Amino acid sequence: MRTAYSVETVRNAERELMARLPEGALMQRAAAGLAAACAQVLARVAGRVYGSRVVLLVGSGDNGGDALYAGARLARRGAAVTALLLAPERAHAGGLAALRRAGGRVADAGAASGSAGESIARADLVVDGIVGIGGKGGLREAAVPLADAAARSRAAVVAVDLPSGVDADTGQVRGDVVRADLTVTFGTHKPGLLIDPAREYAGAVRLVDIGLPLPAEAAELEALQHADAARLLPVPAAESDKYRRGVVGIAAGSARYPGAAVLAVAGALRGGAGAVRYVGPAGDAVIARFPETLVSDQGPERAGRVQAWVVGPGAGDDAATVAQVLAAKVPVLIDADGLRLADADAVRARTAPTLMTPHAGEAAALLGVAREEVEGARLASVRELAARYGATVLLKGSTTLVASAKGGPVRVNATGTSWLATAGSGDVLSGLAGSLLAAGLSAVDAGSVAAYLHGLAGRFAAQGAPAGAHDVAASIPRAWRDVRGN
Ligand SMILES: NC(=O)C1=CN([C@@H]2O[C@H](COP(=O)(O)OP(=O)(O)OC[C@H]3O[C@@H](n4cnc5c(N)ncnc54)[C@H](O)[C@@H]3O)[C@@H](O)[C@H]2O)[C@@H](O)CC1
Ligand SMILES: Nc1ncnc2c1ncn2[C@@H]1O[C@H](COP(=O)(O)OP(=O)(O)O)[C@@H](O)[C@H]1O
Ligand SMILES: [K+]
Repeated sequence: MRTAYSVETVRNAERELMARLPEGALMQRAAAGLAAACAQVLARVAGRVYGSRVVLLVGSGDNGGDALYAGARLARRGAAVTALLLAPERAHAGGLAALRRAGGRVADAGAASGSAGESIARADLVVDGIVGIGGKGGLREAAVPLADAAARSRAAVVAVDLPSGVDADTGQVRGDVVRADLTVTFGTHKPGLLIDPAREYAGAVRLVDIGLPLPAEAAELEALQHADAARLLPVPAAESDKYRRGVVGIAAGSARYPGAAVLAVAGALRGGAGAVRYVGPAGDAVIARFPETLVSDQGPERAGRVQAWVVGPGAGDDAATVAQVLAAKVPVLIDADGLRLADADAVRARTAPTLMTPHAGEAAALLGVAREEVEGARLASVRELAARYGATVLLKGSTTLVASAKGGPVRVNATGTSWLATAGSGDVLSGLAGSLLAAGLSAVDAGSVAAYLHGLAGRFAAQGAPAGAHDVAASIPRAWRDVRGN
């Protein structure tokens, strides 16, 4: 499991560790990891470290200190290193002395604004040590021209700990921020490195272990890896039969949107349940495409046994079906139109698990805010929805998050691709997650494993070219095999 911790938790762990280590040891660990990563980048962009040109953007805190010590290491290996100081009187004294001893140059970024831009333009590598976890708000005015020059330059940009200016705890971006090709982060990922919009500015992320003592239960975010997903996938045993594997009921589609039913069933058939039952007006379309579906023209109450329901994709205005499903004593996934039609009190009153799967627009409507507000603050939004509805909430989009009403780490999915932004791919996800619920996974596990498989399937289906939602569904078995290593 990959984890991310809040700034407060990182600071506490840092204090605890520093008390046991000699002065400055932690920063040296960070700087050594940073310098090694920079050397690899230089080998790629300039052929070697010796003779390459490196510019350090140095703010007033320890983030700048990391950059200065790493710059000193690169200077000792023969790089021409220039530090541009944003606050010369407050720059890290030890780091500055180390850089000077190693033969690096130091300039006041403000006083040398013209030549600062020139050195950045000529650099092979720009190291962003303006601000790290101590940052508040976007970049301050004096730093903006440096970030702009770095963006225009052909130099590679390596961010120290975080791209300067992004919010470490939330992934929010307010104002100008640095755009990095690589972020070298210390001790743990920070939430902002895994959540859009900030994530986009981090480029590739490399974690340098500095030995921070971080308790697993205090994680802010968790991201499943292949091994985690593999452990959670429901695999039939010798004595399994279709009922023991779970039956998932799909109450979806309408005369106007029969395709949503077909796509939800397509996802459900690949989710590990032993059987898929469909109720609704699109039975003929479903059977024509997937003859293995058990189709019923009775409502959800009379459809026969199911272990979990999916309600809502393409449901139009059929509030009665949504209400019937919510009254069922089995896990329920509510998606799309179902989110609008579901009575909030009925959702809160449920005793079996509930998984809601809104995209940002649907989440905004449920919260009564603008869509942009949700997109700018995904973590707070998904937690707020989970708390309000007493349900597990999976917020879809460029970063998919899954939050439980009980609190605890929020799951973030790292497998997605923007090729998934195609009509109907959310229907496939809901069927897939519902099937995992029916197979016995908890709502958080079902949602996060479904997002994981769906993201991988999207990659396999697209491979750099547009793919339709049915292609995503058809690629789910490949995603399973990839996760299970066969
Ligand atoms: N906490 C840890 O465990 C470790 C921290 N290290 C480094 O230390 C950093 C944190 O250092 P600090 O606490 O000194 O904080 P920072 O260096 O992140 O920033 C603090 C300074 O930046 C200024 N500042 C705040 N917001 C700004 C903005 N928007 N634009 C420009 N300047 C702004 C503040 O006035 C303050 O002086 C980490 O990000 C990391 O790079 C590492 O050396 C190793 C371990
Ligand atoms: N930019 C993106 N990057 C990664 N995944 C995305 C992006 N945009 C959308 N997705 C994913 O694609 C799916 C789209 O679902 P949804 O918005 O409900 O579409 P629809 O209603 O057409 O099915 C979700 O799984 C979502 O997480
Ligand atoms: K930084």
